[in-house]
Amino acid sequence: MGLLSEGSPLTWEETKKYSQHVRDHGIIQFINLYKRLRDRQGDVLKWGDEVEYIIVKFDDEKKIAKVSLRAKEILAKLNEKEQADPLSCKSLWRPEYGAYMIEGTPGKPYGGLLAHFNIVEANMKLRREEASQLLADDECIISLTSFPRLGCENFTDPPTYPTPEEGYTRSLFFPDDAIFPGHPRFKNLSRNIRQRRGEKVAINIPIFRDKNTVIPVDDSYKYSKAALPDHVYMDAMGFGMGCCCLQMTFQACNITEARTLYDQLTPLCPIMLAFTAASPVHRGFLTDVDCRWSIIASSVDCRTEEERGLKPLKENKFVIKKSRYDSIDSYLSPQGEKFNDIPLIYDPDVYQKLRDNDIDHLLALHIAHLFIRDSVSLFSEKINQNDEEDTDHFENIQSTNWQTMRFKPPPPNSTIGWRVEFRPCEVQVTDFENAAIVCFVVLLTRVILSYQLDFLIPISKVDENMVNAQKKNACVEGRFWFRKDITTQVSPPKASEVCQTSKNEQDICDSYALMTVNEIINGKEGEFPGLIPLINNYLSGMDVDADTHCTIQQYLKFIQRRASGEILTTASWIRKFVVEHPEYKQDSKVTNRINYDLLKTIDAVQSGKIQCPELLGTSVISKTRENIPAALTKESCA
Ligand SMILES: Nc1ncnc2c1ncn2[C@@H]1O[C@H](COP(=O)(O)OP(=O)(O)OP(=O)(O)O)[C@@H](O)[C@H]1O
Ligand SMILES: N[C@@H](CCC(=O)O)C(=O)O
Ligand SMILES: N[C@@H](CS)C(=O)O
Repeated sequence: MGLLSEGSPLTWEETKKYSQHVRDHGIIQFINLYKRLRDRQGDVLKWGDEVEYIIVKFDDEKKIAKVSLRAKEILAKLNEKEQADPLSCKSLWRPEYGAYMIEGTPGKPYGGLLAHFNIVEANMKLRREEASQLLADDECIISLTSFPRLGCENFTDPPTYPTPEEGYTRSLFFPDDAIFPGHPRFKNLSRNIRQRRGEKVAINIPIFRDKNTVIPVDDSYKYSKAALPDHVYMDAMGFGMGCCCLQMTFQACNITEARTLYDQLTPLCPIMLAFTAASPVHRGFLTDVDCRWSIIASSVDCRTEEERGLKPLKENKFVIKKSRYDSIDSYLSPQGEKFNDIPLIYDPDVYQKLRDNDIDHLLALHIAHLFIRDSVSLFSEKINQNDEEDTDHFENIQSTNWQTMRFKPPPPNSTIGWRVEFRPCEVQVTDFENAAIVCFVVLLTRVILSYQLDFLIPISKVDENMVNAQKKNACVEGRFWFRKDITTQVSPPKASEVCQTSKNEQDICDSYALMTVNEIINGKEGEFPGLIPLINNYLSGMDVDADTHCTIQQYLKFIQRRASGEILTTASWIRKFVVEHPEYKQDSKVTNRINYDLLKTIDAVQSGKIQCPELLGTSVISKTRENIPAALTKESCA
């Protein structure tokens, strides 16, 4: 969930008039906060997860599942505890794009104790229970990346209708009434992105071609010239931002450590995207991709034709390679600099202003790159701000650059330090899986920092990996560029080496190879140590109580099994469910009945009513402890 400023949203025409104003003041605000906070030291590891959910309503007679548009009503109740006693509540709830979505986080961030891994899953369960208590008997919440029949006829409860000729989205399929109504941000973003682009967003995802699949897939191409006949066509922000994910935020001890974490986690983004792949079905069709990523990227692609390189630049300043939702384009730490091998588009005036204020080259490039974008959401009350104290204009641009990683400065007047957010993961069906993934990534950050691991590869290779990560069954079949020797830090090039381009290029080329997710996570005898063996090695030197050890080992075993292909990714499991369903006609169509049975099964799996060893492996023991016993509160994790 991004910046939720209060007030009256401006029209696109008005917002556009202020775009330079927002950038100018956003940069001044960043410079001021940087000056205040660059030397901030001594913050400790804190971290938290964010899980997004869909509210589903079942019609058990007709065997139909729909999204229930009750998020606003349910959130109002979920927020009561926080409003009454913000410091002691165990969960926090926020809106998300869909009128059927809610986002939950732990009440307070976790800290550096290994014993905290024992309460992550319990907190996720508690959140699910809290929300579930507010639902009707025929509703449930599911943590599923994409609702399979989003945008199909009659997919909402109560019924709502698309309005192709008017309104915010003008979609053929996705009604404005399915956008969260409780805050103007979401509708406003939808309209402004469409108006800035000059046309509706266009999302085309290749269909999974089965024996009886008919091409054209449907008659979308008759209504829209953007629709490709052999693709599933979608034309609204809701198809992307209406998807759910699992995100994690980490606080670093200072800005340098935050920059290191930002860089080192970057090559892991495509690996974790492939690993968590969970969304093969869109708009009622089985597609040829396993992930949401390219769908969201297109769903908020506000670039004009000029910016997309389709017309010569006249009105706009830059041709821009990616949507504002996509993978990052540059590393931030000195070690990362020589791996920044794609030409970065950045605003030279912004860059110069940052450099004039003593901000180093890499950070200035990063910010000047984010600031090639216009504001797509502005509130009249927020136009004029106190640049010494406010950071809303900076956050305005920052929070609408939805990238794989986010580098987050401390908020004004808070005790919070420099943070990085890890954003690629698709959300999993069960709390067990989500907790396992969260604990795995948190442990990786500890291992990276303790062992000074180096995962850096050229950013162009990370981009290539992002494309491959989304392909069908990439977790098992995909091969990804990964650094071969991760235990030897490459020092930044010496001045004398800078001109020896070919030597540097050769060194860089020799430093990475193609690997499977299994090899990256579990290791390859004699060639690559593997992330889990490194984590285990790290843990062996720690004082871990038996209970925590058991929890962590269960999570790591699960990660190992999924990486090895022994158990399925969520995406593969959903595919299998669909193609094995008696009503499936090998025509790539996910009917109402298939959708209903799939979501009923997902609900039963997440609640433990049915076992699903294909997805979870065997002997999953739920962690239900909500508090850490006093005996275990000894600081034991770096
Ligand atoms: N000091 C902290 N250090 C690390 N993580 C924190 C800290 N405080 C909160 N978090 C975690 O950060 C996550 C999101 O918090 P925050 O409110 O900053 O999100 P946001 O600004 O909405 O994020 P996004 O960047 O996704 O829009 C939660 O998981 C929360 O537990
Ligand atoms: N739901 C979006 C992220 C929304 C956000 O930026 O908070 C996703 O699946 O990536
Ligand atoms: N939830 C995202 C997408 S609308 C945001 O608010 O930035």
